[in-house]
Amino acid sequence: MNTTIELASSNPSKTSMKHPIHVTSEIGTLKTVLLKRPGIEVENLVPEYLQRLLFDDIPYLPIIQREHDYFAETLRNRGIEVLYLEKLVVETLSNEKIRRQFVDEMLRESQSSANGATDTLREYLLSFPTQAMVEKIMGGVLKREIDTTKKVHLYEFMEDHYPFYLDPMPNLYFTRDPAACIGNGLSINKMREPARQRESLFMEYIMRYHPRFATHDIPVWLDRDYPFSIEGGDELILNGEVIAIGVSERTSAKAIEQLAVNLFKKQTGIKKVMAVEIPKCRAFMHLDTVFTMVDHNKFTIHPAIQDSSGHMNVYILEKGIDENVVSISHRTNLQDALKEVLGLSELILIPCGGGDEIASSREQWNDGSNTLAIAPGVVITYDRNYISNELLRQHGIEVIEIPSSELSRGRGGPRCMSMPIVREDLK
Ligand SMILES: NC(=O)NCCC[C@H](N)C(=O)O
Repeated sequence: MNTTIELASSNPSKTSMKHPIHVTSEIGTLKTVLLKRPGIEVENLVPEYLQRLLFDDIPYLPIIQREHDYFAETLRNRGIEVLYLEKLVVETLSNEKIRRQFVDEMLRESQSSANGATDTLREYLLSFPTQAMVEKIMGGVLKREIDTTKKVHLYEFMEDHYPFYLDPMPNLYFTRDPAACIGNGLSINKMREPARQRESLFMEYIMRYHPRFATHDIPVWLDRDYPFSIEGGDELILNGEVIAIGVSERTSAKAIEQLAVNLFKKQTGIKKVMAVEIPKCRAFMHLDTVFTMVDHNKFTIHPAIQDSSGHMNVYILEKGIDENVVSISHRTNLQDALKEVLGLSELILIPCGGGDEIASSREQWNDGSNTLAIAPGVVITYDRNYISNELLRQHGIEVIEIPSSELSRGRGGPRCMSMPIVREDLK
């Protein structure tokens, strides 16, 4: 069974420094966030492999980059520090030993697509300066890139129609999913789909070796070697004592329970984990595609996750009789369960698309429920979801819209595209 591991070494002289990770809610004023600017990995999407790479269409690179830059600028204009995954990875791999170790691990995990060509690929990748190498690893390596004069093994001469030695990682701009900050630590996630599993290795290396993080004690509440999957889009930090986790297409009940055990054991302040079961389908892949927190007592919801009488399965996990077990109680009404765990008498669920069957379905598909709160009652959303946005405003929420024609093609919205690293505590 997986136990919590400490990646960074303890350094008493640094403990007085501000902790680099601090997230105790979904809505506390956002101070630092991690993004990934879509890059060449998106250009390596081709129709034959869209489904396998978890896309429905091919974004147009210059426009998706422009839209993403607008998103980043919107965050910066609100005083939020924007970190880029690709930059942190390059900085992390500035040490040659770490760089080699990383390439070995990445290739080990890429075995299926590397087709036995590991040695050739290692040599090829290490021949680049670190920044170009990171772009290659993220962007994918085409078979035709490998110099034919270097083909010495039979497998290198074999023509199969699969174009890649190393698959591209076009989902990297959804930084939400490979890891999730909870308190001063994080879960580094075992991701469900092969197309995304390597993504969380970047986060592990950043936490272990990047000076911004490695000089602090950063507990890992659940690590990526845990055998059952969990993804950040399902992990919602409701407050310092309660988190909600979707039991979804991507996140398993086993991982939720183990994370709960670890959080309760480590005295993190988390007292309740609310497991919210949602339909297991592509459109609702994570809880945050159908449910996000926008204010102290306001949430967006896609009505289709409840049955016709408004019911669904919600389980509340609390510390059990011994530290390795949890006690579980069942609820069937999300609104009531939220009021109970948050200690609120009033709570509003704002339906995506206003609850109209067509509009809610269309706007949910384009991430109308997937809001990123940057402060209580202030959210970033996609401009295209005009019905949902208007409804949020009617409920007193400040809605900051960003362009979304190309960004939305990857099936994720502003929450999916951002990983909060530091938020202010709620008052
Ligand atoms: N939290 C999220 O819902 N992230 C969106 C991930 C979209 C990506 N194409 C995927 O299927 O994993």
